[in-house]
Amino acid sequence: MCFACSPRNPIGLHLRFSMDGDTCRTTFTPREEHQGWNGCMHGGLISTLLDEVMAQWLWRQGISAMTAEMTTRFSRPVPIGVPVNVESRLVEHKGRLWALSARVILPDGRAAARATAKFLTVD
Ligand SMILES: CCCCCCCC/C=C\CCCCCCCC(=O)SCCNC(=O)CCNC(=O)[C@H](O)C(C)(C)COP(=O)(O)OP(=O)(O)OC[C@H]1O[C@@H](n2cnc3c(N)ncnc32)[C@H](O)[C@@H]1OP(=O)(O)O
Repeated sequence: MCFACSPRNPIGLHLRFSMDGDTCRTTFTPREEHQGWNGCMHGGLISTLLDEVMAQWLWRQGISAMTAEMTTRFSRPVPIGVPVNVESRLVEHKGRLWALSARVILPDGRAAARATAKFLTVD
């Protein structure tokens, strides 16, 4: 029962994804229970959004892969109650290793967070 995407997880984020050309997208509005710093979404949960949108890019191409490495830059706070768009793209693919990038975008179009990650295909 995935914390990020399962509709049956009672404490999950219930994210839903779609492919838009070469981009995987989701949206999320953080609530009080997702807060870290006062009034802002917890950075670990921002990382969860980024990790999941990249994993889902792969899953939607029929690729089962686990996150092996991830780097996140938090540029701006994500305020509680404000909807954000989250998107990912493939950067590079070599053998079992897939490199992707993702962004969390505020309603004014500015990026609040960016990530790059390496995924490894698993059986
Ligand atoms: C009702 C319907 C239900 C449907 C169900 C649907 C569910 C699915 C839905 C949607 C999917 C999306 C959900 C995903 C959720 C988000 C993603 C996560 O949170 S994943 C969890 C967090 N990640 C881990 O827990 C990984 C823990 N690590 C591992 O398990 C292993 O380390 C693993 C698998 C990553 C690699 O282990 P190895 O044993 O397979 O491979 P090795 O031998 O270590 O590496 C192979 C090669 O890759 C290189 N490599 C490994 N890591 C690297 C790295 N970070 N950078 C560069 N190279 C690396 C190595 O140097 C090696 O290279 P050389 O063959 O020697 O040349």
